[in-house]
Parts: sequence; structure tokens; C-alpha cells
Amino acid sequence: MTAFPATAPRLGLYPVVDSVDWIERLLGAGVRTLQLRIKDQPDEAAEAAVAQAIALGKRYDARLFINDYWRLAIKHHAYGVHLGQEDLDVADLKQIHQAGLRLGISTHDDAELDRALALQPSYIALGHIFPTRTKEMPSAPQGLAELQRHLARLSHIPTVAIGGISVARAPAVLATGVGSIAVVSAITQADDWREATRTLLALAEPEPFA
Ligand SMILES: Cc1ncc(COP(=O)(O)OP(=O)(O)O)c(N)n1
Ligand SMILES: Cc1ncsc1CCOP(=O)(O)O
Ligand SMILES: [Mg+2]
Repeated sequence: MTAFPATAPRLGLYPVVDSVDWIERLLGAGVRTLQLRIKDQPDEAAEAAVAQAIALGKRYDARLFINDYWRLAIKHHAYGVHLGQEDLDVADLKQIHQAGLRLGISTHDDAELDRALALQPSYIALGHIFPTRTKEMPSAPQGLAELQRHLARLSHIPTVAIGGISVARAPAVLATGVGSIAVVSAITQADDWREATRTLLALAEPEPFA
């Protein structure tokens, strides 16, 4: 199999959210990379939200990744799919590739990085970087030094850091050179999600020098 289609070299701020309402709000706030992450629903229950999110993503010309539901992502012509290591065991990567979807893959250590890189995905996600309350993680947080070590072998592919990235921690994460910060609670649990989004966008996607 050849490489999956390219995405932006630096994906910037990458909110991961569980509803079409959040997708719509964040697109309106200027976010252009985002993920719909619905967990543990049968395809029939998730399909309407997946289809609506994809349609919204197209309307805003955004990079909208669908987590887990790769069949629905193909059916509704998503921009891309995000898969974890367990998802890779069951997903039909050939079908995703043939349909022309971008593919992002989660990794937690060197062995998972080897596996992911062999598939030539559109981006590689690294995490979790800090403790997170959003998802139960079987392993310990990587921390910034480990993130930096992994990035050394990833200069040729877009990278995303995820897990426990708050507004306060974002500058240190971005200082590693990672191309994107994926966040859940930093936006969805913020006292003021607009302000949090504005701040994170400014940090992760600074205006080019005019
Ligand atoms: C950008 C990004 N990185 C990692 C994940 C986690 O994916 P996965 O390991 O498949 O876990 P679930 O999100 O499916 O619970 C992600 N979703 N997005
Ligand atoms: C889905 C996922 N995968 C690794 S950590 C994580 C959750 C990140 O959530 P938060 O940004 O709230 O820590
Ligand atoms: Mg998954």
C-alpha cells in the first residue's frame, strides 16, 4: 500500500469532541482541524451525527477526522479517520486508503510508533503526554522529554500531542516542535470555551509574519 493522503504539515489546534453541537461551535470559532469522537455506540446510532459532522466540516473547508467509525467515515466521504492501535487490528485499512481518506494513528511507545510508521499514515498522534481524566489509560503519561524523544524520528510526518494538555501547559508542549495539540477538556470543560479556544488557537496557530 502507498502512503495515505497528506494532511497539513502542522495541524495546529485540534479539538476532539463528542457532538455535532461542539463541531458547529468550534468551526464557527475558527477551528479548522477537529475530531468527532463518539464512543461505544452501534453504527446506526452514531451515523446521523457522523454524517452531520462531515457535512459541516465540508461547509467550512475543515479537516474533520472521525474517530473509530471508519465504515461511516468512508460512506459519508469524511476528510479523515483517526484510529488507535486496537482499532488497527480490526479496521480495513485498504478500504480506507482506496476511499482516499486521511488516516491518523495513536501511538504510546516505540513499538507502536514502528507499527504506525510502517502504514505511512497522514499523521501520528503521541500520548498521553500528561495525566488525563477524559480517558482511562493503561500506561503512565509520557511527559515532555519522551514526546521530544519520539519527535526526533518524526520530522517527515505531521505530529499531534494529546492527553492532559491545558491552556497553561500548551506552550511547553508546542515548544517541543510538535505540529498540533489535541485537546478535549481544555475546551469542553473550560469556564469560557470561547476564550480557551481563542487562546489555544493563538498559541498553536500564530499568524504568519506579514
Ligand atoms: C488525536 C488523537 N489522538 C489519540 C486518540 C486516541 O485514540 P484511541 O487510542 O483509538 O482511543 P479512543 O479515542 O478511540 O478512545 C484520539 N482519539 N485522537
Ligand atoms: C482520547 C485520548 N487519547 C489519549 S488521551 C485522550 C483524552 C484527552 O483528553 P484531555 O485533553 O481532556 O486530557
Ligand atoms: Mg479508537
